[in-house]
Amino acid sequence: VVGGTDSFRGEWPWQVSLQVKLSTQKHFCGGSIISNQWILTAAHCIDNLENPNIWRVYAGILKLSEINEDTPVFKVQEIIIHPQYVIAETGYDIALMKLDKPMNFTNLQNPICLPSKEVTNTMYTNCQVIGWGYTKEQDQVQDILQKATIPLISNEECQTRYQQDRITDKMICAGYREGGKDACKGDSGGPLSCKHEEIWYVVGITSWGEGCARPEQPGVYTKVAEYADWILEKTM
Ligand SMILES: Cc1c(O)cccc1C(=O)Nc1cccc2ccc(C(=N)N)cc12
Repeated sequence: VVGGTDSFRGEWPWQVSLQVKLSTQKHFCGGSIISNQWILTAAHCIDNLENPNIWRVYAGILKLSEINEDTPVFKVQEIIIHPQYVIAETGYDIALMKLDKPMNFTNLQNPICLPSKEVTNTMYTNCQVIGWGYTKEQDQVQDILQKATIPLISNEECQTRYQQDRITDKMICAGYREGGKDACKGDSGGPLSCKHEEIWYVVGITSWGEGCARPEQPGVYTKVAEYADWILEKTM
């Protein structure tokens, strides 16, 4: 997250670190707990990493440095990638990971609500992007989970900022015209969390953007409400 601040422990209990264990193990992407056995993330996180056995899921974490051999970890039983996904810029950048065993919910790890299809985005006035990703374009993964408040923008305005791409109705954009605050590499798959009438909803999944936090280059997110039926079909 560019232009963010440190989160405090338990502030985002639905945020997980998705890590890949090859010769070494490292954080690749964020994700959101949506039930006791399912994680919502971005399909582009899984490009060329489709084998469920290499993934490790950490919940209830504030600092990546607190992870060690004794830290509780979940393995992944199944990965479901949206069948129409090709690359993030063309959409359908959504995937589900089924944990090898159901997790117990605690104050530090519990689910975020899925938005309903009916609620339109104009109602969300408090949206935050969260993640351990880069804090500038040439950077590295951060230790302490970062957060930043980012306003939603209309798809019409977003389309004017991305003339080379098609901003579809299944995407949602957020950013400041002057830039400065945005998601970035390593935040992918994590939630754009919006609070509405005291309840948090995963309104977006961090997907793509031209650079990070550049003026007039907003962040583009998968619009989760457009996939509510798909998510329920795959996870029920
Ligand atoms: C290509 C690239 C890098 O190599 C390093 C950092 C950023 C980029 C880049 O252009 N965009 C990006 C690459 C990968 C994931 C990204 C996620 C969010 C955003 C966002 N702005 N909301 C930009 C991303």
